[in-house]
Amino acid sequence: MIELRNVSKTYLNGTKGLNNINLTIPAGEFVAIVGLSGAGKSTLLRSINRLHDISEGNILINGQSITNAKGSRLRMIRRNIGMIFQSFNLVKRTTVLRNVLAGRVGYHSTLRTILGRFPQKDIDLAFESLDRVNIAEKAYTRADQLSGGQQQRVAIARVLAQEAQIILADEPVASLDPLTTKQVMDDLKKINMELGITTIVNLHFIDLAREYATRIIGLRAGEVVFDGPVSEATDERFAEIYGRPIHQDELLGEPVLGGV
Ligand SMILES: Nc1ncnc2c1ncn2[C@@H]1O[C@H](COP(=O)(O)OP(=O)(O)OP(=O)(O)O)[C@@H](O)[C@H]1O
Repeated sequence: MIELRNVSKTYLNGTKGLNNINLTIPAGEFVAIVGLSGAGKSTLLRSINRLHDISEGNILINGQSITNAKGSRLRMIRRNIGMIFQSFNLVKRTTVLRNVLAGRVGYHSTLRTILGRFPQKDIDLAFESLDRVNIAEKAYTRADQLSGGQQQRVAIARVLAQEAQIILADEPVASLDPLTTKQVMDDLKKINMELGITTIVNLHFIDLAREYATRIIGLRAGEVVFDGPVSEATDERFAEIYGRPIHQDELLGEPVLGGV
């Protein structure tokens, strides 16, 4: 369960990234966050994982405040949260297996991870995770020799090896072609369904959000302007919220929601 209570984030230069957000996301939900560039989608995900501090409010992960946590408590809470980025964020000049084992780093002493000595059960878990996204045959290939879609699947395997209960995916398919987009979204959906991992995905495209999510949250200028099931996220509703009709070609090629 993720709870945001009166969360605001103002950047140092005075830009308001989030403005008084209140959200409760129960365990196991698959949520899509939509909104134009600058609406606050990345700020929201970065706040949940405390990649930056928020300016006001409180964020609870399974009832524990990540906002106020420090040291080992913060690390424990964070271990539950896996991040997936548009740019995959793999260590390019090393193998797929090593990249997936990076998901185990939070479970061991710094020395052990610097030396790169992981116990066999971690290696087994890494292979199991790679298997789940059908890429185990690439375990000993260097990450930079993989296609974008394959790299993103490795990033998903890394989160699985981390045994994260929550996945935050920041535009995971923004740099992928339509076929690869479908494969990566299918993988995210599969692990959400099979393992019950709470999944929050930032997406530019409302049609993808409708296809995969069970709940859609629309942001504009750092505020929640839509929050509901896919069945309510109709073209008519979005046109009403954003003050203009949504055309089919926008659904295919451009961000859908109104400007910030
Ligand atoms: N590090 C930063 N310093 C100052 N302002 C920032 C910073 N990061 C984001 N912003 C601003 O905060 C607002 C929200 O940005 P954010 O990146 O969260 O939006 P987004 O919906 O994720 O957009 P995108 O789709 O482009 O990633 C924007 O006005 C942006 O310019």
